[in-house]
Amino acid sequence: MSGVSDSNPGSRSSTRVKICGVTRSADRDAAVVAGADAVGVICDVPVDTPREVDEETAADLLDGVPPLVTGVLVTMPDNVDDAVELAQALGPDAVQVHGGLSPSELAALGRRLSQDIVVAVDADADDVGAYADAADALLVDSVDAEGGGGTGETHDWERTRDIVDDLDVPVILAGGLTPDNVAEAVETVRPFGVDVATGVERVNDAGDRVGGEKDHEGVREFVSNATREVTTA
Ligand SMILES: O=C(O)c1ccccc1N[C@@H]1O[C@H](COP(=O)(O)O)[C@@H](O)[C@H]1O
Repeated sequence: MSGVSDSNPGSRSSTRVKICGVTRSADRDAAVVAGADAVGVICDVPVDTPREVDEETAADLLDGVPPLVTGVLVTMPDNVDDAVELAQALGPDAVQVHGGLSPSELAALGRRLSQDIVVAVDADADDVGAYADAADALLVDSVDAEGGGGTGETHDWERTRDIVDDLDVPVILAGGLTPDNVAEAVETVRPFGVDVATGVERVNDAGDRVGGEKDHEGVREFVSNATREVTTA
């Protein structure tokens, strides 16, 4: 039987945590203080999302990510040249690609950039292995029809667990994660890392989620619950 240990509440598992879709420096800093390993900034995506920022804001947000935390550019390029140009302009530590680039285009992107490439794939896709070969890490998400993320929807975690078991590449679990479900998700999937956007957004007095604004307590809870040491008794 397994469970979350309370014998050493100060210990944390090795699960990496990325807080994505940060649009404000205060939210970026709150993620860092909470212990996030990576902060994602979304720029140049064709989907309508409150988490997208313009290039100047993206550059400022990424520039303020401190040493030992990974600043990730999240983008949906039309082609390799556009992705190279944006990454070179913004200077992130890593680039997360959603959308239509093929495995060979991703491999070409990786050859032209010094940064690690994280590719977002749908958990149900049948060509996940080809993407894994072309990138440095796989982000298994519940993507929308255009390949974008931020859906707030979970997928079949057992399927992602199979991907973790079958492929020799770091797998980051995303899609509908929240402070309430992330511990179970980590226990089920055993991913290299977890990634959240909508699940840690602020809720206003009317009970509506405010897209693009993080709930700092939610961010703290998410990191804590994602990284609690799990023991097998
Ligand atoms: O968040 C977005 O709006 C977005 C738009 C385009 C590409 C990626 C996007 N977000 C990524 O999707 C995952 C999962 O989001 P959620 O937790 O289900 O809301 C998120 O971590 C981002 O990497």
